[in-house]
This record gives sequence, structure tokens and C-alpha cells, in this order.
Amino acid sequence: MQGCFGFAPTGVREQNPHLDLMEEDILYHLDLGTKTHNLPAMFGDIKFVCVGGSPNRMRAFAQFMRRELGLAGAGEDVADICAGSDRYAMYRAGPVLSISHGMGIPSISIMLHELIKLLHHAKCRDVTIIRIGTSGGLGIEAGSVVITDMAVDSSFRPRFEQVVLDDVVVRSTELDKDLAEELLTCSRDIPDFPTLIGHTMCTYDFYEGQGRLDGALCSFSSEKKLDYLRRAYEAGVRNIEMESTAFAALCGLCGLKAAVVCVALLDRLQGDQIRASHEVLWEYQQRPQRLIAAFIRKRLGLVRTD
Ligand SMILES: O=P(O)(O)O[C@H]1O[C@H](CO)[C@@H](O)[C@H]1O
Ligand SMILES: O=c1cc[nH]c(=O)[nH]1
Repeated sequence: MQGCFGFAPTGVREQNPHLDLMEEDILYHLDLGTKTHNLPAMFGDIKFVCVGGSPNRMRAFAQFMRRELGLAGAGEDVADICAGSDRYAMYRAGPVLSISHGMGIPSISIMLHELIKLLHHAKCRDVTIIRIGTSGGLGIEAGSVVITDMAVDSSFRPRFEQVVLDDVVVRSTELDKDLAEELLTCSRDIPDFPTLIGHTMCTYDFYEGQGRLDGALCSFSSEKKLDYLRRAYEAGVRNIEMESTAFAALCGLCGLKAAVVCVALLDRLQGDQIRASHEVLWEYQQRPQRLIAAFIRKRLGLVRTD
């Protein structure tokens, strides 16, 4: 079959027949390409891909993973593989790739198209991809980590609508249930913060789209906001962010086992503004990273000696 992607042992689920007709594939926003780079040599052994909004977070995660995996060069700065492009940043730590995706669905979609093609060109197999992000919690304590069982849209439906030409194509947002359970099991070894499984609501906006009263525009009352957030809670939503439905849809269609793990920066039933200090927020951001490091170490059969 032409232009197929099949990272999971179960094989192919999506195809782009045009790709095989192209002599060269330029991954413009990553500043990589099939003629300019030896992608199988650079990335063929990648087994885990972790993505998150901010370049600094993803650099810190790669440095942290180097230490956690006991790799040579741990403690030194890591090089940005996409330094020729200032759209996204990409770092490596052994079999782990750490990439930033910016904010919102358009930004993560562009990155994922190019990343998935990169993994395909590099002939990667059995890749697990995890979004490690931040979110607004719903009825949960700030600092809690939510492992997403289902990514839902702002009407609490497990679907992602992609406009393709002049059609709206509806895609499933199912995530890998076994992977979510495996992550929950790993979290039991990290007692310093609560971790739970729940639905994650993905919106197109941080302010009106997430029912905030503190944006430049707001046309609803405090009562309407709370009614909406309470209905979301009753539908099983435990946190709100801005990429999970597109992430789940694209990864699922391309055969990647995917998970979303986000820390809650606040409880949206209590307020809208993020008031925690930079130090507290930095520590919160590290919580999903610690959980994923424990998961990767376990998958690689590494035993803690410290
Ligand atoms: O913390 P990250 O992963 O960037 O993601 C969350 O933070 C951003 C909003 O502040 C949105 O992109 C949302 O999804
Ligand atoms: O409330 C929040 C916090 C982080 N990210 C979001 O998308 N929403």
C-alpha cells in the first residue's frame, strides 16, 4: 500500500498516496528533510516521543531524562535538533524525543504531521507518544495530575472536527486504554501528588472557550459559567486544555499508541486566574515529567539505585 504509516504492531490505519510520489519530503517547520538528513540514522531507534507546549519545558524534560536514564552527557546542555527553525524545539535523550508544539490545535497539528512523517521516514517501530502538559482542573486539587481516558470537545463529545477542503471530517479521539492504566499503575510509586484518570476537555481558546470571566471579551454570567463547568464535571471531565482532541485523533489514525498527561494549575470551579508563584508552577510542570520518566524507566527495565 502506498504512503502508509504503521508504527503499531497491528499495522496500517492511515494512508497518504501522494507521499510515495514525492522525491523529497521537506519537513519545513522542523528544518529537517529526507534529502538533507539521514533520518533513519538520526531517529530510527526512537521509542518514546514526549510533546508539550513550551520549548523550555521540553528542553528541561530532555535534560531530566538524560539523568534518569543515566546517559553520557547528563548535566550538559542539550542541542536543539530543530535549531534552524524557530517554530518548534526538539531534543533527544537516548530513545526519547522531546518536542515542543506551541499552543492550540493548529500549532500541534502542524508539528504532528511533520513528526509523524519523520518517524515514518526514519522507519521507527512501536513508538509511544505522550503529551505532557498543563491544564485547568475541574473539581480537583491544584497540582493533581490527570491521565486522560478520553479527549472530548467543548460539548463533551469524544470527537475532533477537522475541516478538509470544504467538508467537516469527524475523527475519533480514542486514546490507548492499556497505556493509561499502565501510567496510573506507575503513578502509585509517586505518592507526593494525586494522580487520577478522567476525561480531558479540549477547547479552541483559553478565555471564552474555557468559560473564563477574565478575558478581554465575556458575554456570559458567572452563573452560566459555573453551570457549564459543573455539567462538564458531571460528564466526567476532570481537566481542560487545548490540544488533546487533535493529538488523539492524528496519533490514533497513524497507529501511534498515545497518552495525555497534564497537571492541573488550578481548580476552575474555584476561579479563573492562575495565581500560583513561578516556583510552584515550575514544580507542578515537573509532575507529569516525573511520572513519564518512571514509566519509561519501567518500560526499559531500569531499576532505581539512588
Ligand atoms: O502546558 P501546555 O502543554 O502548553 O498546554 C496548555 O497550556 C496552554 C495554555 O496556557 C495550552 O496550550 C494548553 O493546552
Ligand atoms: O486553565 C488552564 C490552564 C492551563 N491550560 C489551559 O488550557 N487552561
